[in-house]
Amino acid sequence: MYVVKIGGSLITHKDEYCSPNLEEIRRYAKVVKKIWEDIKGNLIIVLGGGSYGNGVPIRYNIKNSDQPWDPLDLQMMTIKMFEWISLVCRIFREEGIPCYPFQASSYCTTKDGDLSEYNIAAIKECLKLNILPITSGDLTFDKDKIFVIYSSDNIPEVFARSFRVKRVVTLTDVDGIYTTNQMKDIIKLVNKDNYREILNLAGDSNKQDVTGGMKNKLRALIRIAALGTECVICSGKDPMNLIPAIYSQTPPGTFISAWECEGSSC
Ligand SMILES: Nc1ncnc2c1ncn2[C@@H]1O[C@H](COP(=O)(O)OP(=O)(O)OP(=O)(O)O)[C@@H](O)[C@H]1O
Ligand SMILES: C=C(C)CCOP(=O)(O)O
Repeated sequence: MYVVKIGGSLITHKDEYCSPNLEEIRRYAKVVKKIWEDIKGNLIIVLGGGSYGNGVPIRYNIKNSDQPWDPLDLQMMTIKMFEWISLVCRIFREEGIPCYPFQASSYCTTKDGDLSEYNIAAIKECLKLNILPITSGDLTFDKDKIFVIYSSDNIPEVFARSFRVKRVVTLTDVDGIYTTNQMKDIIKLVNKDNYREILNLAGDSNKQDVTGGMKNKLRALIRIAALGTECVICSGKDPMNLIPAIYSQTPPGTFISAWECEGSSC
């Protein structure tokens, strides 16, 4: 099983409001089509929030439940994310990939912002039919905070906890995790020994973003590595990068090797 998250910085115009990059989405669909016979039934795609996931919470004042919010507007995050995943499903369908949209607030809840309960029975049935589940971050109902805006980067953990996932691939608009602000050298390997140090190098997004850019991405993938699933963060500016990012023993970008937690050390 593979989980691929396509960054919102690649497939939307992230600084705008609900603005999809239709050309890029189609390019991704064509690349998935190339590997479809091999990977069908074993792939889940997670869409980054981009100009949907990061634009809507600001427009409707639903970024934090501790700020004034209007119950009439609570639905807007999910409504817009469903519009987003439905649009991508339509384009994938036009390119001949059978797929199905899954909206995250209906299959998971959080507690103080962390994953709490989830039920992916429907997604498992979809995979058995060789249909590609397409999902994303969302507003989640939260046991402590009423609701949170739950990043798409947090969604692969749901699957790593539910299946034996071989690799989680996160495609974004940079080549990997950079060592400095100059954006020149990337970290090739994150492991159990160096991940704390590397977390200090990862910062916020340089675009409109409510969920914490590279830092949240790396935190999410470290939780997954601690479950025994390896992860890759690499550039998806060329959608063809998806193929080595999934299959190669020496994938592009930053590789996060899997480790198992010992007691409370992770
Ligand atoms: N050390 C770092 N190395 C690389 N990128 C970094 C680092 N620190 C912060 N960043 C920022 O993180 C950004 C990538 O995260 P971002 O969340 O914007 O992308 P995305 O995942 O493609 O979008 P979305 O969250 O909408 O899916 C980079 O463009 C860069 O601005
Ligand atoms: C997707 C939603 C709802 C929030 C933003 O998520 P991200 O940009 O994918 O981190």
